[in-house]
Amino acid sequence: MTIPAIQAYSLADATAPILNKVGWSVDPQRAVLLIHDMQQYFVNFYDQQQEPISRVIQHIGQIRAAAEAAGIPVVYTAQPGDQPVEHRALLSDFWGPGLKDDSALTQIVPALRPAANDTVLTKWRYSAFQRTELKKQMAQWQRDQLIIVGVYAHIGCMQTAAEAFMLDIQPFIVSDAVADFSLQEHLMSLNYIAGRCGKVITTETLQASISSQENSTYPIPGSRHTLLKQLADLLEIAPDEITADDSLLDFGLDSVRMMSLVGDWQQQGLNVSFIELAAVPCVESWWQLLSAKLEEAAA
Ligand SMILES: O=C(O)C1=CC=C[C@H](O)[C@H]1O
Ligand SMILES: CC(=O)C(=O)O
Repeated sequence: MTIPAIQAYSLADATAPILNKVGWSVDPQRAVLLIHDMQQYFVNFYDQQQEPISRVIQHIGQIRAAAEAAGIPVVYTAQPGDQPVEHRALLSDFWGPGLKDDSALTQIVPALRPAANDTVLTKWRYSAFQRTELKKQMAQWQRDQLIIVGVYAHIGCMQTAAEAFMLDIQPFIVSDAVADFSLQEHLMSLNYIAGRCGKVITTETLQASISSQENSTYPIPGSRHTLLKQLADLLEIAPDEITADDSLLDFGLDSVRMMSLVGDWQQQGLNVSFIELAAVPCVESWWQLLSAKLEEAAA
């Protein structure tokens, strides 16, 4: 069996109201966006001028932009081509040899090409957690929510959601930003996730929940990783050039840049002063100070 040629189906039908069991909300400071297997090989089984995939790609693009503006890390998964038989194992029995090692097939579709700061994980099994660094990376980022978009809803997206749930990570699947083999399988995956392991949201509700901070250039950082990315952006250098304990003044931080950053955080309600931060201008000290303020605010 290989992947069937997929008949077009209406995305509106696939986003019929789903009864969620949980009232979880996406928190930009806890979430990671997973763009799942949006490789040309898997997308080629659709008529790309028609729904669902045409609108799903548009929605994923909107979600990715909103996530980046809200400081939410973006992670892609992509399967390698020409997988050795011993690595592919039982997948071959269901899906044949898989995709060839041809960049025209292994690439992420051009409309969703990963940015330099995004993370691209090589994927070996249905779940994005299997044999990848996703769990470890989320722990390092101190994030425990996973927003899932991409293909295919009832296979890798649903399996990833179920495994996230079992890893104590809150999965959110975006009903109009995933696509499947059929409307029936699309709906089956959404109902399973809503009833057993996660929350079903839409592109619109997701954008509303993260856009509150989107108007600020620099959202309040919810992790050391986000703080580092904001400072790198502000100083126009790569994040890995900034060491944890060296003075940020050595990397070009000046009072004007500092005021713009602190001002954005203060406008969003973070109780931190320029003086406090200027006293110890290094990433590690700033993160210790900010995380204490965030905990104080959450108490
Ligand atoms: O070829 C494959 O490996 C696959 C085909 C279709 C869906 C599966 O998730 C994927 O593993
Ligand atoms: C597309 C794919 O590999 C999956 O659904 O896991």
